[in-house]
Amino acid sequence: MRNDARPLSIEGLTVNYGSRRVLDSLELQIGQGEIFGLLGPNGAGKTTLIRTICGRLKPNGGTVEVAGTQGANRLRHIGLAPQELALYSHLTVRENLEVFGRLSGISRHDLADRVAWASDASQVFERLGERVDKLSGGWKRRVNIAAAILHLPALLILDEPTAGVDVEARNRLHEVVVHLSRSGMGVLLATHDLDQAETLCSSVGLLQTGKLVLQGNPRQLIEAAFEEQKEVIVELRQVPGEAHVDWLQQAGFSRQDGATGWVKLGGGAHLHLDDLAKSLSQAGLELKEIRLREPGLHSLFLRLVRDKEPLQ
Ligand SMILES: Nc1ncnc2c1ncn2[C@@H]1O[C@H](COP(=O)(O)OP(=O)(O)OP(=O)(O)O)[C@@H](O)[C@H]1O
Repeated sequence: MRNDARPLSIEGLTVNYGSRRVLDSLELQIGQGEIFGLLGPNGAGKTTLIRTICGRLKPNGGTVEVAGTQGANRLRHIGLAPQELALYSHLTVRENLEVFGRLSGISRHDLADRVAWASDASQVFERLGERVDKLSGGWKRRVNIAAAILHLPALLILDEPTAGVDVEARNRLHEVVVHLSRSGMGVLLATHDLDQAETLCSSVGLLQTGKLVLQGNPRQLIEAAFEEQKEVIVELRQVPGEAHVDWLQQAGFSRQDGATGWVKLGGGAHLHLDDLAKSLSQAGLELKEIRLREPGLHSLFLRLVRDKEPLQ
């Protein structure tokens, strides 16, 4: 591996399933220390892309280069933490890491040091002696990452690393990912969690019709799309009936999380929340809260995939 080589460089990648094209001349570069958020609705091709990078699918065209190497050689520079936990549940954390370390070719001489380093970097050091099946989901996910980085990969691939974990565990995972990226590792993070992508990723790309559209720094993409505009967030006291849903949609609102949360892109400084609150009340809608919020990735991608399956 060249020291200055990019962790990931993909050019013209095309993958078909039979006659169906899932990835279409896709381009993607991930630099050292970069955390790239791979986004896309269900079925967009995220797993297909990860499987192709990891050599499990042969592309129909294009090249995948990891840390300056192609073909089977590239695989030793990749660390994969799959969505389905790949751990031996009846073994301790240390035993798991030792098994994975040996499988990835680390010598007996180096193994103890690597296990210490990976468990420290993944914040699982204090649980090295515990059986994996005794750990909560968040801890297991971090052990999964520790197992993926033992061989010091240039590229770490995380597939939905925070699926099903609580806020505290999610925050610790974020700390781990940032820490690893600061050591120079490139990170490819496949996620449905757009808030996570916005806070954690230095760049993101939305996989749509086989290509990565809207690639760039999340903050810059949002600013370019919305400029000064804000979002109006409305929280209702009750779940609205059909007539009220029609009213809200006519007024430009779309559903947010849950049945009582609604959101709409508002004008800039001219927007008067009091007037809007009055109209909602006149329409018979009881307000719990109305406020302005900066638009986020959610708003941006909603525009693009509005008619398709939602991202969250
Ligand atoms: N082995 C396969 N043979 C044929 N079609 C497949 C195969 N695997 C996936 N597909 C199809 O290819 C498309 C992309 O699937 P993929 O699993 O890569 O999407 P994804 O973005 O990972 O979705 P999700 O977010 O649900 O995991 C889907 O339409 C899927 O049905």
